[in-house]
Amino acid sequence: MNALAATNRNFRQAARILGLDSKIENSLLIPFREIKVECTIPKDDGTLVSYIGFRVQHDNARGPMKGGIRFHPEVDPDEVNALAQLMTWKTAVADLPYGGAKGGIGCKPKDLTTSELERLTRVFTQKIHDLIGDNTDIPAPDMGTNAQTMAWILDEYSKFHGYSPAVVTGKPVDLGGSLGREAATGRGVVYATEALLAEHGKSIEGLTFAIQGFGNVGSWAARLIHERGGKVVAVNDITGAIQNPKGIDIPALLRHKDATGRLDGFGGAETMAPDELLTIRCDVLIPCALGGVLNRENAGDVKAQYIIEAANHPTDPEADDILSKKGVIILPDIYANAGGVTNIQGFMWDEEKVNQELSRYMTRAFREIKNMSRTHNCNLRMGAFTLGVNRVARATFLRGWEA
Ligand SMILES: NC(=O)C1=CN([C@@H]2O[C@H](COP(=O)(O)OP(=O)(O)OC[C@H]3O[C@@H](n4cnc5c(N)ncnc54)[C@H](OP(=O)(O)O)[C@@H]3O)[C@@H](O)[C@H]2O)C=CC1
Ligand SMILES: O=C(O)CCC(=O)C(=O)O
Repeated sequence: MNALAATNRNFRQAARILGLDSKIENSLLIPFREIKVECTIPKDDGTLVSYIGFRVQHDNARGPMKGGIRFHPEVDPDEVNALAQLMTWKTAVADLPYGGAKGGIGCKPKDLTTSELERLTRVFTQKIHDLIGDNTDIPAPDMGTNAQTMAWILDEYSKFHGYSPAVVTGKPVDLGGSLGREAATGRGVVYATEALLAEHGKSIEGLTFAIQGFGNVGSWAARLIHERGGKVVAVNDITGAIQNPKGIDIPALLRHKDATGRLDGFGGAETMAPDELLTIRCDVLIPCALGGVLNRENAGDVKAQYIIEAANHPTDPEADDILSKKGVIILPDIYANAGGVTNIQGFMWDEEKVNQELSRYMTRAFREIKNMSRTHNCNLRMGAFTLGVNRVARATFLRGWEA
């Protein structure tokens, strides 16, 4: 099932549980605005190349729309729509005064030089600058983008609107970025994992973890799990997969990846087939890469007892059903990976304070999701969806919904 169909299905199920009127249900589903732009840039050799950029602004009932910008070859309108909608429920689950949006460019960032990436980011910003802003829609990093990308957006946007650092989050600290943003999504994943495990009388220490994706989110999650005494037994990225049942030395692996740009060739682990990672024997599986990776083909073979959705929509609804029948507990994306968007601050807090606040938000949201799932007798995904959808629906009514 494609990402949008899957996200719509989850939303509609939550709307039914909440007893929402079909008119408001449809209104909440339809995006506020969809933007599709052509971005043509000269490559370093002078040849012209065109890309398609998207920004979907899903809902602003609770505040300015907010969400990352993804650079990846698989970016397409349905996926961006799904990711924008997930942002609406995510900011509501975390109880942040924001709505939801997402953007992306269908490109392979590793095939572009830094100057080509800069030109592409600037052209994209030129095409959408009138439609983003700190009171309307605030981009942030996602797959394939980072603090540097945000700095280029900030700079290009400021040429049109005057210096505007608040147009993006996830920018470098030297440009007013929040301390701890780079680690925040991975850190939030770890706080969420701790909240879930505590509920089951467990802790990270001594448990085994498999992590798919070793970029921003995956590498930070791995580092923090390792620091807490968890055993990361397998990791992969696009360059390959490695395993060590005794636990991988994550700081050494980070040094290896920094030096070589690859996971393979690391002395402290064996290589394995990348697909095996999702079904390897472990206590906790953490997908930190693409969507739809858990599907009806592999869900039956998953051996983990817990799945923490650090990636957005990694679990197809068919896999959801199979995993739930097997008793696997899934911490849903709209809660588990909310640490990035929650890392927002109006003051120049130090990193300890930023992390304390993140922990407080993640713990509170977990409690509220549990309460919703108890009230409605549903799993954690539906607990999170009903929590988020209910908050957005209430804001919509208060602002003047007329059926
Ligand atoms: N960044 C953020 O703050 C947030 C991110 N997320 C979600 O987390 C996920 C990861 O994002 P992020 O870490 O920022 O992205 P990055 O681009 O930093 O890293 C993505 C990682 O996934 C790997 N990868 C890509 N394709 C595959 C594949 N087919 N199999 C295995 N690994 C693969 C990449 O490999 P390689 O390094 O070799 O390219 C890389 O290690 C996404 O779903 C994103 O939407 C959610 C909330 C916030
Ligand atoms: O920080 C943000 O605004 C959003 C990050 C993001 O794209 C996500 O949570 O999926």
